[in-house]
Amino acid sequence: MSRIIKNIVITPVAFHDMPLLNSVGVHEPFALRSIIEIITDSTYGLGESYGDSAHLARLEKAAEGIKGLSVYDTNAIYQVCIDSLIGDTSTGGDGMAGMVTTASVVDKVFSPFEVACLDIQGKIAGLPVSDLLGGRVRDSVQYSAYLFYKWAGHPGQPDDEYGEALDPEGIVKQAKKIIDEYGFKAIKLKGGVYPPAQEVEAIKALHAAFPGVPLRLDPNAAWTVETSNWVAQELDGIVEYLEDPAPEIEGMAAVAKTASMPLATNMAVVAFSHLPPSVAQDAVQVILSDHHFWGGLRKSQTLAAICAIWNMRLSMHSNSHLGISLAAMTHLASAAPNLDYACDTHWPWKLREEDVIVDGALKWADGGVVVPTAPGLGIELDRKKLALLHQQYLDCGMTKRDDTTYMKKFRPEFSPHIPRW
Ligand SMILES: O=C([O-])C(=O)C[C@H](O)[C@@H](O)C(=O)[O-]
Ligand SMILES: [Mg+2]
Repeated sequence: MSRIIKNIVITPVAFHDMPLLNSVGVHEPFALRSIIEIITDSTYGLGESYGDSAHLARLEKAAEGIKGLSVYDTNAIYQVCIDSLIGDTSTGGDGMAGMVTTASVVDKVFSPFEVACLDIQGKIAGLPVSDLLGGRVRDSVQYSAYLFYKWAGHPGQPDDEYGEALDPEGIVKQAKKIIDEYGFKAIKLKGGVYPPAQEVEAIKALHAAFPGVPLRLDPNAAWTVETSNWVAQELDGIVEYLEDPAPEIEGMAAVAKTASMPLATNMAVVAFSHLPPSVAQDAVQVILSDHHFWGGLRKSQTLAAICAIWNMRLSMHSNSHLGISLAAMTHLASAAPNLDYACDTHWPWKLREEDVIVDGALKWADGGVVVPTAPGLGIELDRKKLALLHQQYLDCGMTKRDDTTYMKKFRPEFSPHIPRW
């Protein structure tokens, strides 16, 4: 099979999303993604990334330089990504509505190309990507029930299948529905939406309803150090970790001094350059890896090794995503021995039928995804579905994720400033 990259096709897509609340606003009716196909003479490989227009333009520019390289030469591909960004003055395109702005742009651009190259490398070798990453240490990767406060439906539209969840009862009901369907064995609540006492009450209600199930609360840095300390005291012995209670490495370090539980982050430490200052201050004890902004699967393994050296634990962050990302996340987590927390996924929040891959390759069982064993990522592109979601992208008119502007349409007084409490 040929190893030379003949062509790269980048297709922006949109899929339906539910009105999930967070510290910067509310999810819009559609989530955007980019689907990356690397094509050789004999096969193709898949990657998935953010769909904001600024990011798409960067991917397109890098793709021009990557054509003609070998799928094994990911060092050269990384250099192309660096070079393609020289003089790039565009802003935004982080895909996370302003929540994570300090990740490495090069790593974000490189990531989907690396995943697609690994997909092809696996197909050439006749091996699953997990084997290229050192072999799977688990046959199934556990994910957590990722709960959100949410409106019943998007304003002006009928209620969605999950309905409203604006108080502890609503959150417990949501947890029951998600767990009934997927069998998740850990629960994360997205906070930073209501005053902390209300969110503490919701966690306590989950603790009562699901005794012994590991819990996490993530307010996306919406609290001051003082407020975080109060929450940490209230949730002592109840949460397995507290995620991004306060902003920045310094805020996390100050909370970590007194909090009894580990602190986790996907906001304060999101690039390799953030690790030394964080380690020096013991600011975070759990890094939420995310191959989309840590530079792909192999660099995420480097992150895993650094965590092991410095006695930090590893979990995994997610954003609204489709099946290519889920496959990549699953291969990575299966081959990272110290990634032993249940990973985050937004999977339950998308419509089952909306995806770009052929059905059946990714199997959910008992709160986890069975690691595919077919060559490469073990998934195939469904071109009909891809065309449908691309048309949806064109029709919806969205060009970037902007939870804040959408929220202000309905709550003009809303302000996303942090820390808020
Ligand atoms: O753990 C996190 O911070 C996230 O999952 C970030 C996401 O953007 C989440 O807040 C969301 O989807 O609203
Ligand atoms: Mg988080």
